Amino acid sequence: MCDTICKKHRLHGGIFNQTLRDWNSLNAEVTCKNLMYPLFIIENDDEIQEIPSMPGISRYGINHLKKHLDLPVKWGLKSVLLFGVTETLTKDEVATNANSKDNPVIKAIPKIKSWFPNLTIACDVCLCAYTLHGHCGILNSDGSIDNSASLKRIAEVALSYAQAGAHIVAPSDMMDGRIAAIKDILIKNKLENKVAVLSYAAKFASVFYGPFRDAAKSAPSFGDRKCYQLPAGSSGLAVRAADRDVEEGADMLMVKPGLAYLDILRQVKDAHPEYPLFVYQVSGEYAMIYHAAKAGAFDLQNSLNEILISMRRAGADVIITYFTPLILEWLETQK
Ligand SMILES: NCC(=O)CCC(=O)O
Ligand SMILES: [Zn+2]
Ligand SMILES: [Zn+2]
Repeated sequence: MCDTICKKHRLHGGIFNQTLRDWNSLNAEVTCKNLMYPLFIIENDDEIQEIPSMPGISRYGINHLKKHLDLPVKWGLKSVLLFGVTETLTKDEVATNANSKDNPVIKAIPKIKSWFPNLTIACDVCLCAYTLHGHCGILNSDGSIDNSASLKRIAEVALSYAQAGAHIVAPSDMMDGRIAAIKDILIKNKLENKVAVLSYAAKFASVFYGPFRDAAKSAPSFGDRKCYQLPAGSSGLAVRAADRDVEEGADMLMVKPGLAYLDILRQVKDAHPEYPLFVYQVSGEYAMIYHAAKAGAFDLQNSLNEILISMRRAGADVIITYFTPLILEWLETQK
């Protein structure tokens, strides 16, 4: 027992300069290797469309992608996550255009690979941007999910992206059994050693996806996604979902959204420390930080830096963020 403060409880001596502070936070550092950049790709190769709900973010036609990625790649960008957005392509019950030859992602993959051979390309795998009803799977006539029909279709779509040259397929649909279905089809097609599966393992039903639905034109036409995405309060289901996806052969795991789910990140990392863990800082988080900084509530760079460090501290190895080009630029100027 100490009558004054014990010597070992005097902390200030360990943090009086930046190097000392860094030594206490090395596991939470953010470098270019910790970032993945999501991109929306549109049908019209020659167009760029600003996204009003995500100021500063645009959808790109293929012919604008190279120019958009040149600088981030120069600054060390390692990977992108591709989302296709359709306007004239028809949407139907089985998401035909999720993997038709006209799908913007399928068309973009070989081009991106030819421009940036060292860039790792991940593709979001889901049906919601291509179904008439905007749900992530195939539906029964009563509007509920037909899980086995959905699995078959999602595996086919994942295979198409893999065959087009994607390095990573990332199913975000939250159907039961999708990781096993995708692994199976990759193995059958001799792609299992060329394509990794990144599971959106703990994807919560969240209000923070709001701007994305506008960006990807993927809002459900009726109902919500609460029967397949996880309820906000359930850390139990999140851990069960991650355990299951590990059992089914996922190569990497994800928690989504980020900031409101840091406890889940820590739980999943502690349960599966041997797996790279991703966190998705989603569209609503992007908008929230952007608008708060713009309104003068705090400085953009300082707030974002603190949030990224928090995600790393909570267990994230890789942060998927729309701010990636900006962060890479900041990292570049610090070199
Ligand atoms: N599969 C991607 C999403 O569902 C939403 C991401 C976001 O809101 O940024
Ligand atoms: Zn979806
Ligand atoms: Zn989604």
